[in-house]
Amino acid sequence: MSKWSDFKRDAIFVGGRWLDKASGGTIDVTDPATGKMLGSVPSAGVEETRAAIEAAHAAFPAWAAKTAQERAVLLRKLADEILKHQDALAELLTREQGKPLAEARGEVGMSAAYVLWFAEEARRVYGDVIPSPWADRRIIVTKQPLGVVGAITPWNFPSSMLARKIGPALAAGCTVVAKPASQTPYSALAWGILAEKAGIPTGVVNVVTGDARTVGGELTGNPLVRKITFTGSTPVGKVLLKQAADTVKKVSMELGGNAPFIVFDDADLDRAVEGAIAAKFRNSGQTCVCTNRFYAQAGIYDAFVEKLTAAVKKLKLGSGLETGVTQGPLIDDKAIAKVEEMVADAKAKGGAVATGGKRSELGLSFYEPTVIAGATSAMQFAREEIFGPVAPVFRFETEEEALRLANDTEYGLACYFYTRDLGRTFRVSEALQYGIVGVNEGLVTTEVAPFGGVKESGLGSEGSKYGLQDYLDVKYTCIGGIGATA
Ligand SMILES: NC(=O)C1=CN([C@@H]2O[C@H](COP(=O)(O)OP(=O)(O)OC[C@H]3O[C@@H](n4cnc5c(N)ncnc54)[C@H](OP(=O)(O)O)[C@@H]3O)[C@@H](O)[C@H]2O)C=CC1
Ligand SMILES: O=C(O)CCCC(=O)O
Repeated sequence: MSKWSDFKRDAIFVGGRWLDKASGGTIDVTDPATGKMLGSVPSAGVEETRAAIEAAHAAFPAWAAKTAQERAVLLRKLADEILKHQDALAELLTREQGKPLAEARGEVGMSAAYVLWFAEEARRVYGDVIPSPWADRRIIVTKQPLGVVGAITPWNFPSSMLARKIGPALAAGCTVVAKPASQTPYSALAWGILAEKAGIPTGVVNVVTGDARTVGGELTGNPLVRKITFTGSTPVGKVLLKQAADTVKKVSMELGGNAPFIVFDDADLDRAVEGAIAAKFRNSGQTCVCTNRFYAQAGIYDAFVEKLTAAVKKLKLGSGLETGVTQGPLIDDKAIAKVEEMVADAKAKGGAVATGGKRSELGLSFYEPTVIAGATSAMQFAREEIFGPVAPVFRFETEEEALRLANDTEYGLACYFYTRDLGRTFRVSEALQYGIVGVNEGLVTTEVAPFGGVKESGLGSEGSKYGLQDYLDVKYTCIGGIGATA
């Protein structure tokens, strides 16, 4: 059986070679649950990033020329390797990211699920034959891989966010240069090892760790890269969009959220609380689809706060490696400082802490799971992404008011609402300006459904049949001269 340390590689993966030194020095990686150093990885400069892009460019023609079936066979092998080493990969992920082992195992399982899904979708890249307006000409539409893809990923899902990019890219026939977040490079570098084990040809997958601006600058500026796919914060997404514009690259942006979770008077409250725990406290609140604002209708407001508080008190904070722990540490000092600032702001503006509301006695970046009653629109978390284990509960009176408040944000990724009224289910879900809607459900991510936001939450969809289209160029071919010969 493999061990987590088998997948901890202190080297970048460029053109099938592991480089343990790079021009930018090194990046230290810390286990957020212990504060101890886990290791250090090379920090790639322009030179190594360019080498990775060139390797991906060189590998592209042969990879693109494989049949979809041939690529699918290799992708299935990749998914098998991920599952074969699921426990080792999960432990590595928990050690660098902090999430409970069960969640890390689930994430690695999702990575395999994405790869397998796209292995299957690779064989369904259909084109069109369009009825021609000309008697002697035929119109054919085909789809082709767009080339080298630059994939920049965050620390909150260090494995599955890469799977959502590497999976469709490889299935479509593209090659990849990935740049993971500096806090969690190992789960990404492990993709290099997995690609080797699966027999993916050299240069098809490359992974470089390094300074974000340097590596990101080269990925977005280099004309050989034809697409940038990014998951992370909206401000960084905007920078990448601007940089990618100079060479007119395709872009997919999966950015921040400010998810509302509306509980109507007619909701099944126990079910709503169960969904609230999943939608708010998974990964200690550090997902882009995590609830940011709970809206409870006046008739059930007190009961909802009471039941939610009771459920939150049952959550167990600690090292993700400990059995029974449901809440790990936040990723770093910056993250906990942001949460502290938001809670202080809410308290100063009259918010009542129902539970939590402070750093844990465990120290480091452990923050107590928190519920804040009496939340108002004047508070910071009404507008900004919390990305931490804090559940502010706002009160509302009418459906119209709930919709107005829920849509009053520049974000539009995920939203949730709980009701037993069928008419309201359709009315409200159609009126919510979001890319993902959970009705009576707090956990909605799956490889078979499109994941993506509207407004400033992003561009494009990941997962599902739509997730593959973003890696393909559409080509129209007009075939003339096929009328009757003289
Ligand atoms: N939508 C989502 O899933 C996520 C949202 N966020 C939100 O963003 C906040 C800040 O988190 P943070 O980690 O700073 O998120 P960032 O958006 O800064 O980081 C995400 C990725 O982008 C890279 N990056 C950062 N700046 C640049 C740049 N100029 N050019 C190219 N790549 C860049 C990072 O690299 P490096 O790590 O080396 O800096 C990382 O790989 C969170 O509190 C949360 O609100 C964060 C992560 C995921
Ligand atoms: O936070 C994200 O960027 C993705 C969330 C993935 C998930 O819901 O599993």
